[in-house]
Amino acid sequence: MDLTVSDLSVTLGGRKVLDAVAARLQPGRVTAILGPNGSGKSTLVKALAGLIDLDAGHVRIGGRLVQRIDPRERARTIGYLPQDATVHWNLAVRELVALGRLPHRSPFAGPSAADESAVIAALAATGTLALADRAVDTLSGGERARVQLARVLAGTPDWLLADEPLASLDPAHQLGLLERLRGLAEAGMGVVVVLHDLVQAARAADEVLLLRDGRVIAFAPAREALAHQPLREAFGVEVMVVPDAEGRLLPIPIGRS
Ligand SMILES: Nc1ncnc2c1ncn2[C@@H]1O[C@H](COP(=O)(O)OP(=O)(O)OP(=O)(O)O)[C@@H](O)[C@H]1O
Repeated sequence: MDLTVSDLSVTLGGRKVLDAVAARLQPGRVTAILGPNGSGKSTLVKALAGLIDLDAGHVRIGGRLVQRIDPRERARTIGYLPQDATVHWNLAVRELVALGRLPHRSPFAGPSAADESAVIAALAATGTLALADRAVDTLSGGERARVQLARVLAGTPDWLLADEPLASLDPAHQLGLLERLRGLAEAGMGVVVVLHDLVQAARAADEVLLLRDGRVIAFAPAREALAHQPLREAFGVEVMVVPDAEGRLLPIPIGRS
């Protein structure tokens, strides 16, 4: 089921934050959204998740308008990991992750064996099994971020929309998470991830959508979108492009344009 955006415009606080955005995102791929601060990345992800009102345009998943899909079904289809997801209750990690199964459970029914195993799989996939019995408010920022991702993955969504999931992770966990996102995409999930780091995007993404001032500067395979001209246009930076051992081209910012 493709996730398609057509002619999407969003106004917030009287200002046009997204302007005629169009893209066709495919399952089984990692799509990275990049752009300067305030360029509309989080707003686009919220629009993809059907969480905000649109001025114009459409977001469709498998041809159906996202905002018209029943919320429980939508929650099974789209896993949304917000930026800085805070937890307002002092739950055990296992309980928090189990909340990700709610869209699959019938009202008043306890967790099924499938629910239990999805929770364990999500904890394992995010390297948080050892934290399962800890209280969420005793975790470090990076641990909490991985547990929040586990909550979303426990819901086994068709699409994962993750807004800056690397922000509070150390380099080893960043690389681990990027590998995991690639693994999820290879298993068929559609993965959309907001990133800031150009090198990480070049390593992890199949396609890159570059935003500036709410407009799409480029939506193309990573190698094309993360090239000199689009990056100059989006960020106003010059990059040095360095090939890695696997032949990917890594853009390293070296100065302002
Ligand atoms: N509820 C709101 N009311 C008014 N303006 C808003 C609201 N939410 C976002 N904005 C503005 O919309 C613009 C885009 O915000 P958005 O959070 O989508 O940017 P972003 O690209 O994710 O930024 P960052 O890289 O800093 O996280 C910003 O200028 C922001 O100030």
